[in-house]
Amino acid sequence: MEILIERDAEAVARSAAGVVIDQLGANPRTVLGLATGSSPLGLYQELAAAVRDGRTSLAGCRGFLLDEYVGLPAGHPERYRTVIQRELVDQVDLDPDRVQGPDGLADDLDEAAARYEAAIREAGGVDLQVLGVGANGHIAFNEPGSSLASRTRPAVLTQRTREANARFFEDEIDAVPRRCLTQGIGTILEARHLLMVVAGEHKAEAVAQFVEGPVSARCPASALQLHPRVTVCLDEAAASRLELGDYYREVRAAGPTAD
Ligand SMILES: O=P(O)(O)OC[C@H]1O[C@](O)(CO)[C@@H](O)[C@@H]1O
Repeated sequence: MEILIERDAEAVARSAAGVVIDQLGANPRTVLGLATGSSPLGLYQELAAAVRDGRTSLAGCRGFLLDEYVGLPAGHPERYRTVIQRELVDQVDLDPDRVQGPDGLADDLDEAAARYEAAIREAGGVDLQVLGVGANGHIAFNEPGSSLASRTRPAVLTQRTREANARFFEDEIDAVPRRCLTQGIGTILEARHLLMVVAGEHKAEAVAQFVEGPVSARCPASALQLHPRVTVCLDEAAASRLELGDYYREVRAAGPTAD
C-alpha cells in the first residue's frame, strides 16, 4: 500500500484528486468507481475545480457506484444515485447516462446485483476505485462479517452504520434503510487501482486495523492488503493510531515504492 499522510482533510482531497487527475491524463476513457458518503466530497470538489480550470476532463469516463440503499424512491435526496449526481456529475463534464449504480428499487435484488456485475464487466472493469471506510471498517456496504470474496449482493446494514448515516436523514435512524445492494469485497478487489480517502480521528482505529491489522472479515477494509495497487490518503488525525506512521512518511520521502 502506498500511504500518503497529509496535514488535514483539505490536503487529503487535493492529494486524492491528484491521483484521479493523473489517471485521467493517462486514460481519458477511465472507468471510475465512485464512493458516496462524506469521505470523497472534498475530492469531488477538487475535481470540479480542475474541470472548471481546464486541468482535467471526465467527458470520456464511465462511473459505477459502490452501493445503493434498497427502497429509497427515485429522486430521494439520499439515494446514492441522486447523491453522486448532485455532488459530482452536476459539477463536472461527466455524462449522466454513463454513470450507474445498483438498482435498489428492483423487484428481484439478486438479479439486479448480477446485472450490475455484468455491466461492470462489460465496461471492461473499474480502472480506479474511490473508497471511504466506515468507523467499523466497512467498505462500500460490506459490514464486518462479510466474506472477503463476496460479490455484488443484497446486504443488511449494521445498527452502527445506520446510526452513523442518520446524519444524512435529519438524525432519524428509522428513516435510514435497513437493506442495501453493495458491490462485494471480491468485486472491489478487481478494480485495477484502489484509492482510499480518510479524514478524522473517528476513523483512526479503522485505519490502524485495515492498514496494519490482520486480514479479517472483522475489518472488511483489511482486504485491501491483498490488492497490488492501493493508495491510501489520510489526514494526520486518521493516521494517528498507525504504529508505523513515521515509516510511511520516510517511504514517501524516499520516492515511489512498490510496497
Ligand atoms: O464517508 P462516510 O460518510 O464516513 O462513510 C464511510 C463509507 O461508507 C459508505 O458510505 C458506504 O457506502 C461509503 O461510501 C463511505 O465511503
